[in-house]
Amino acid sequence: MTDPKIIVALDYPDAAAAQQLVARLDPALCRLKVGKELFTAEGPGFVSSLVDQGYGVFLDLKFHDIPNTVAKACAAASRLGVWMLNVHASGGRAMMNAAREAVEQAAKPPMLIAVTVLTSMNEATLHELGVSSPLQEHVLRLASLTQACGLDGVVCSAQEAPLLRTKLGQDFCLVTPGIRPADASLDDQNRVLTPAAALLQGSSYLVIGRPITKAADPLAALRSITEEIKGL
Ligand SMILES: O=c1ccn([C@@H]2O[C@H](COP(=O)(O)O)[C@@H](O)[C@H]2O)c(=O)[nH]1
Repeated sequence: MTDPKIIVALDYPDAAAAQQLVARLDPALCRLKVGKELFTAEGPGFVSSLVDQGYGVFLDLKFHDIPNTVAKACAAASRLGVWMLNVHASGGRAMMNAAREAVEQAAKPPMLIAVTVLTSMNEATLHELGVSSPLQEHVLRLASLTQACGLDGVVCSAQEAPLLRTKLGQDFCLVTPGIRPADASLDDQNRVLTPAAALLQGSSYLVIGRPITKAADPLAALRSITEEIKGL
């Protein structure tokens, strides 16, 4: 069984637009991520249809609420047969424990990870929120708490991967958005690395959206990234 490292972010307004790309992809080549835009437009039915088409699906809804609400949301998400789902680490210990317990009770438990600091943020945006520690220190604090709660890994930038690998070990899953091929636009991302650099720094999986979905030929863009990371 293959373990594709690329997770394509299906940030589309509706199922028809997403399915146009999905129909040309291959579950052996990539996994798929459904986030807030597509899920809000299409709901769980489209997620199930991607699972039925053989794809590993990362349901990226970043749950962040009181423990009971998050646990119930995680239980419902687990019933969709997704490969991975996530919460915000800043929801805290009780919330993450409740999420993990809910997922563990699923017939086929998905991987459960927690968002540390969004890749669109930098030191300045964190300080504006009252976080005075350096960004990497804050990411490590949230990732350590996530690991202590028994989750499988975190969402972070690949720039933090070396630190997290050293402190949290090789088995902790590091899912990294903010991936940009060398010539690509940064868009709203702040902490970025190229696909090859991200894997070399210790990323487990690369989340890639616009560099593929907005490319003139999305399949060619995915193939070129796949080529760049071959053997890494
Ligand atoms: O910290 C985070 C957490 C999630 N994301 C999501 O990943 C993709 C990235 O898309 P690009 O088009 O490659 O920038 C998007 O769906 C985000 O919601 C993230 O970017 N950063």
